[in-house]
Amino acid sequence: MIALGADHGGLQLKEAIKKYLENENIEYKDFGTFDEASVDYAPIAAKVAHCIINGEAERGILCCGTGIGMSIAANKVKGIRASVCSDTYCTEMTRRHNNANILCLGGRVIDEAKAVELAKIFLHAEFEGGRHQRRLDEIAAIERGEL
Ligand SMILES: O=C(CO)[C@H](O)[C@H](O)[C@H](O)COP(=O)(O)O
Repeated sequence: MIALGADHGGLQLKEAIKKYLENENIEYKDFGTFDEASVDYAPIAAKVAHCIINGEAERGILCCGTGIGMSIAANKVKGIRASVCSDTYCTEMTRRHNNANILCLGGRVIDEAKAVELAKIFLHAEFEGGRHQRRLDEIAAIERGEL
């Protein structure tokens, strides 16, 4: 299952990604927002992040104006690796090397077609493990206050 969330700045990207997921019969849960009214991104990022950490969702996609606010908020949740991406290379690498569990996109940065293209890559690329797992273990050590 894929957890989705957006503020008003990312609403249109979220809706485009939802259509893609529906066409592909990929299950998702939409944590809002559902209209263009201004809304704060942090509570939505928290809901998506917790949905992943509690095992309900495998991965998440968060959209705001730039993707940055969503990523800062989501990365406050222990175990979340949220990456802001706007190109195909970084999106693939953040799965293969960082095992990112949330992709953050900016509705004022990329268009809907690019968002769907990046979502597709994010959902299909796999973590390579090996030396990258050691680096993720070090990030987890930072979370535990050991580094
Ligand atoms: O947090 C952000 C920027 O890093 C997001 O892009 C928000 O969507 C943006 O700040 C919202 O801005 P607005 O002027 O309140 O529409």
